[in-house]
Amino acid sequence: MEALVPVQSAGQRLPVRLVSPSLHRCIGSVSIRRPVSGFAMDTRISSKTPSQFTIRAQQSLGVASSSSSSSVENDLRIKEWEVDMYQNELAISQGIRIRRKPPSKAPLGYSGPFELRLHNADSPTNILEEITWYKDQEVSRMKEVNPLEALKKAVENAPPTRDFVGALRMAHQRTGFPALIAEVKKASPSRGILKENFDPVEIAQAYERGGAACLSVLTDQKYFKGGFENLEAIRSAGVKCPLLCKEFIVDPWQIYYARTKGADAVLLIAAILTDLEITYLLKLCKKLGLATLVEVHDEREMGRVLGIEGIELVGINNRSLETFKVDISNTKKLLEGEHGRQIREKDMIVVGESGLFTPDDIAYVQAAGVKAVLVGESIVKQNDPEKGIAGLFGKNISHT
Ligand SMILES: O=P(O)(O)OC[C@@H](O)[C@@H](O)c1c[nH]c2ccccc12
Repeated sequence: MEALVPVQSAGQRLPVRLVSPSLHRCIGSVSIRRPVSGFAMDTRISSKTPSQFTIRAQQSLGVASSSSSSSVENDLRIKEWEVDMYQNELAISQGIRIRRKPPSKAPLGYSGPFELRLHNADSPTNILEEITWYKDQEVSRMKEVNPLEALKKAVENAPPTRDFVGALRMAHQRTGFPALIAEVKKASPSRGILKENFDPVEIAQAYERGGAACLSVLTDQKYFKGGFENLEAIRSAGVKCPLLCKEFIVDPWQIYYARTKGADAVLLIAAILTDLEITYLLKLCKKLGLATLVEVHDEREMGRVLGIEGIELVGINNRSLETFKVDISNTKKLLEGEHGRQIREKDMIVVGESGLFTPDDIAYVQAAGVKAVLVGESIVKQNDPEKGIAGLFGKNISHT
């Protein structure tokens, strides 16, 4: 492992925190042993992990900053970079392993807290990180075509949203089963193409006839072959079910955009957002009339989410978005003990997500405490998704 560390003088011992490629943290200390040339030094790091790390140390105080500090632009770049670094730190302190952007080099003249740069750290560690990095760039491009100010105006004239949470509660009462959020999904990175002749509107209408309470529409193009045009088309085809915009949200701009495209609810993924971001985005959603499904995958994320005020809907994803492993007992595990107690106390609706195929699966997550389920693959793959729903529940749950 290689790292870059700004240092002040040779011989100094520097406490550092290393983030390894597998993103396990370890604490170590660096001692500067031998100046090489310029500002670079060879050094070794002793750490609590068994291996020794080789790092390169860079002196950035004083000398390096003098030529560039006069440039306002560079100062700004430094500030921006620092903000990114602090946000990273905050995310790591909350147990978030997904980095929101590829790590970047410290701007010229940077002097401040240590920067540790890992060799080979510029490729994403897993698929969720890859999607997140791509999203960041995609959103920057989309913002240029649809500036926030224009979206805000469009939102003012947009028709009111539909009651997503209300629809779930009603369906649960009506059927006695967990309410169904049926997912309009053409493909996924883990499963590839699920349906070749994919007509989102036809599928949405079949789901509605089959008794779905709400629909989830994948809008990510690159990894799920979805699109905002699907959301729009389903909305304008007269489908009454409230619609969840299934997107990887990393920027408030996306929430405004989703609202203008006909979403009634959005997904917030705890694995990529800090507590503060979730809190802020929840407020924004409320202001725009959108419901929020906050998705967790492990105990730690569940604990974080339970500490945030105002969450009505929590999704437990049985699929790890980092490894693709699916295990429906994850829903049960996360609803046991203290967390389960708090959820019942707050009267939150828990949505069991992913990997549900049979009436037994539905019964299993219902017994674990969910009042809703989010299902894609098992019903979207059927020639007749309406019948697929009856098959999934072992019973016709349509209104008629
Ligand atoms: O097709 P499945 O296994 O029934 O899963 C549906 C849904 O839970 C899954 O698509 C999903 C859950 N959370 C996500 C976040 C992003 C993209 C997709 C998802």
